[in-house]
Amino acid sequence: RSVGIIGAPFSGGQPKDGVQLGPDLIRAAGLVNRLKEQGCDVKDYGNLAFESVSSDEPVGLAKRPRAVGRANQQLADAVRRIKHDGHTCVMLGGDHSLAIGSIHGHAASGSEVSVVWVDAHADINTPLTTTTGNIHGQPMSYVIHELHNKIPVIPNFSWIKPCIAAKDIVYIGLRDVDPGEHYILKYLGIKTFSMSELDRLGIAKVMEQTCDHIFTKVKKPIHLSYDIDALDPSVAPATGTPVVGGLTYREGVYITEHICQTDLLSAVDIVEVNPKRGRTEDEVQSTVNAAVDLVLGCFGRVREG
Ligand SMILES: CN[C@](CCCC[B-](O)(O)O)(CCN1CCCCC1)C(=O)O
Ligand SMILES: [Mn+2]
Ligand SMILES: [Mn+2]
Ligand SMILES: [Mn+2]
Repeated sequence: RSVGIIGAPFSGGQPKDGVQLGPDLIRAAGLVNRLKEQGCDVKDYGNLAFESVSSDEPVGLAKRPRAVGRANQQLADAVRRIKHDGHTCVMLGGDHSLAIGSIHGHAASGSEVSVVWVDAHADINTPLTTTTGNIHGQPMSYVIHELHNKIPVIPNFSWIKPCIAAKDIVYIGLRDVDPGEHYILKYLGIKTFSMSELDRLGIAKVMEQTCDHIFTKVKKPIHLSYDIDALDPSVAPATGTPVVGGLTYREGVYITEHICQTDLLSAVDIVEVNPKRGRTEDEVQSTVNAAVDLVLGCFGRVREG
């Protein structure tokens, strides 16, 4: 497997400082060497440099739109290049607004892609349904074809062309969904596995049904967008929006092992690791180590050795 890593030290999609430190913390935990040890070719493209945006007044309830739009345009270009170079792309965040650029750049590189979104949250608010204005709770609304006419004009967002069909999305781990988001998920008939379904079916059945759903017709490349807050806060506490009742470490890793064996993984995001949200060094390390292990699971690490 050939892996291209891009760091996106960006926090503008949400208000809590520290998430921009994620990329270098995950690298410092040894991600590159661990991937090489398990037989991957790895090219590290380094970190994007995001110039600061002076005045960035909200547009409606979308906060820091100019910074978010610009950062994602840079990321989209980088991901497109990494895909063009023939790698599976690993985007290290940074907050989840970065999925806009990551998915856009991935889809620009060729065929339509399917999206597996692993998260406590749906991140599908539009600028009109969001109650916080934080764009890390909205990324999916900008890239889904069926929501295009629901998105107002936002500065530095005009480059974004919707590129994902609702039928090609599966959510896993949902447990904190806003009313507006719930309506959108139902209205678009998007496939979701909340933590209730996870408890009812078990992770193996959830992954079977996830693959059945995205492979219904043609087998599209998979974009796995993994928010570390999908994991239970006992495993990954150092994150901006923790929610109790999350995935165990084992369930979290199982998801990546299952996606890996489809041989269709084409891009993966690991986002929302925020060291400043850990109360102890152990909490930070537990979160960072989980992020590393999730990436290793995507690229062939299996627990039987
Ligand atoms: C559920 N939606 C939230 C959280 C988004 C989390 C983004 B992610 O990247 O971590 O997944 C929260 C909205 N609630 C905040 C508290 C009061 C009720 C609404 C939002 O801000 O839109
Ligand atoms: Mn989340
Ligand atoms: Mn998220
Ligand atoms: Mn978050």
